[in-house]
Amino acid sequence: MTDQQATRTDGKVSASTLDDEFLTLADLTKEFGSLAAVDSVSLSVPEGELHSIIGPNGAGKTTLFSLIAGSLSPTSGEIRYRGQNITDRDEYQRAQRGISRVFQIAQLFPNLTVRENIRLGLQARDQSMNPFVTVGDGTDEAIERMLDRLNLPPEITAENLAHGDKKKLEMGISITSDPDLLLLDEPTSGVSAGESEDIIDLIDELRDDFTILLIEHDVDMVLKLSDRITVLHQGRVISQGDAETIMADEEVQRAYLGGYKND
Ligand SMILES: Nc1ncnc2c1ncn2[C@@H]1O[C@H](COP(=O)(O)OP(=O)(O)OP(=O)(O)O)[C@@H](O)[C@H]1O
Repeated sequence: MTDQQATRTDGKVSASTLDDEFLTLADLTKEFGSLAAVDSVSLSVPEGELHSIIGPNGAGKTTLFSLIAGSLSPTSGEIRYRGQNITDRDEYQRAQRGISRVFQIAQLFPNLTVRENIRLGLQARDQSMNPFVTVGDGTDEAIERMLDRLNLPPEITAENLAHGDKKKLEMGISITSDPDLLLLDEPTSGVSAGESEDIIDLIDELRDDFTILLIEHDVDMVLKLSDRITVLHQGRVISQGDAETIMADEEVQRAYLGGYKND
């Protein structure tokens, strides 16, 4: 089934028509008391897509990521990943299946160097695949490859990195586990314009190797990078499509973009 078949003329996706793609959310709902933070969200992401989730504060973006990563359980609905229903799988099992989440706030070992942080990420990966494994000969090579890729100073402690570089390191560590799906939660929040360019370049490079779901408030970045975009408002999908479709959608302009034009 194609995206055209799944997307109705109003831009929304009908859950009943969704076939299994790489990642499929079907009528996913998360209620906190009387508030539906995520409200009947259906979404289908093919392998290799860079798909952004945008919307105003409180729209439900982070809650949606928590449902996909498994740190929250949905009130109703289903999550399918690589053809399997993973709705009841816990966060650890989902990580083992290749879902990796990168948080807004970098979670690093502050007193360890960039190189040591990467080494620990690789060790954690090797040991989760096989608890009896000792760190293999390939590790030094893998560390050097990652340092090259991230273009970060290897001997600086994480706490002394610029904010944007901390985010790059966090992204680097999250891909040491060799995931298939990367969930990037506001990778440019709080970073300077220059650092932001660096992070955009890194994401642009990562998209060749991973399927990426991106939460981001920087609309220019979203329009530049995304294959497709889902717009959430009060927990519901109000539009879905490529950058052009989203920009032309009057409801999106009203609810989120506020007359923003992409010049
Ligand atoms: N654990 C929780 N308990 C109760 N309400 C929650 C909880 N987590 C989120 N909410 C509420 O759910 C709604 C969606 O929040 P969420 O953080 O997912 O939005 P968001 O789109 O990520 O917002 P932002 O852009 O500000 O990060 C908000 O009204 C929020 O207050």
